[in-house]
Amino acid sequence: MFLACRRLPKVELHAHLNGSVRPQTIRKILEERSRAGEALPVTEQQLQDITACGDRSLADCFRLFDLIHVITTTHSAIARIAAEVVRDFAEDRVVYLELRTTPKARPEYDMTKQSYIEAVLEGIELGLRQLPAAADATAAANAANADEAPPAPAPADIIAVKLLLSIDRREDSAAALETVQLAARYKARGVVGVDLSGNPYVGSWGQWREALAAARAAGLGVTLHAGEVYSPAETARMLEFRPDRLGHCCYLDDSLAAELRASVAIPLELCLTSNVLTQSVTSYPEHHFAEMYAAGHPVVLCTDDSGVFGTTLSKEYAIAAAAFKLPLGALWELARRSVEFVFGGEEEKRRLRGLMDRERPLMLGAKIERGNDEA
Ligand SMILES: CNc1ncnc2c1ncn2[C@@H]1O[C@H](COP(=O)(O)O)[C@@H](O)[C@H]1O
Ligand SMILES: [Zn+2]
Repeated sequence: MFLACRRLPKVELHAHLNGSVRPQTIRKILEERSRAGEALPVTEQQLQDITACGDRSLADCFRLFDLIHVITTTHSAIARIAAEVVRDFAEDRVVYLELRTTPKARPEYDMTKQSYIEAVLEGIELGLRQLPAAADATAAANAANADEAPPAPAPADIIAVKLLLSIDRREDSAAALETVQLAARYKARGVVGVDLSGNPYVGSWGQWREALAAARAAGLGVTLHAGEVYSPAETARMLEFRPDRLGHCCYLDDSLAAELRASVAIPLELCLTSNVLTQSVTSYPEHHFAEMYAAGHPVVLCTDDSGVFGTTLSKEYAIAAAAFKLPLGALWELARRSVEFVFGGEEEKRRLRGLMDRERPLMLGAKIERGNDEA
């Protein structure tokens, strides 16, 4: 099933740049800084924690992100990790990636939020240039149709990468508004939305509401990390805001869950490994994916932080297949339905629908004709 999940063309809508960094890249950046005579900003123990990719509480995750942030400090480091993340998702046959990141001002590295965004965009463009062209990928794709061959990566002219700018919950209303204004200014360069993320124990909704409303008014998609911990009052206010998408929603009490289901069906970005490893959810079979999926609520499988949690989108699909007993046809439908929730616009949706539909017979045809879509 894992190989079938890798072959499936997939849509990734919830991936944090600094959470998706390869552990080996963290080590390499540190080695390079050390060779350049810099004092290392983290201890060997901290480095091992960052690169361990295992179970960790949410609080530990946010400590880790702070450590990653003192390593990926320069424009060149940011561009490099963005390029690698694009290549990694393409390698996993993600055909549409919405990457999100928090613009950071670091005067000591001559970095402003704007120059940070420029570095990320440069990295994305570099990553795309490093992918094989469709023609070169065709031979590999033909080989990939043989049963045991590894799937071909999504070539440069098939994968689309868009950017969401995140507001960190530590930011005040002015900082949040600055990020939104930048997002609006960078729409022509592929910024399609704004996200609210960060430590759910920090800050309060009123701080960012105005900035998020400005994002919506500027025609940007808005997605919120909601209910990652139990905070029903805040979650209720987030639902009232009617964002375009919601991340996590692990802790919904009955009335909130009913409200969500009765809502205009706000799509949920669900991150199975992230939620289980951070103990926001006790086990895969108990993940709220099951309930939402059974109720027909729109759900999208996502990785969250593939570097920190050691996952890929293919793994998330394979985990869902095993935990919720989904046959390959259902996985294809899940990926196909995700297209409807991208922030990249109608033209992009049409392109993705066509691409997914063309690949369907390759993925499922023979098996469905035999009346059996179990992989
Ligand atoms: C595990 N669940 C999560 N919950 C909430 N926020 C999260 C997160 N995982 C990541 N982030 C947010 O993304 C930042 C790292 O990427 P960027 O520096 O923006 O690229 C983290 O600092 C946090 O604000
Ligand atoms: Zn997240």
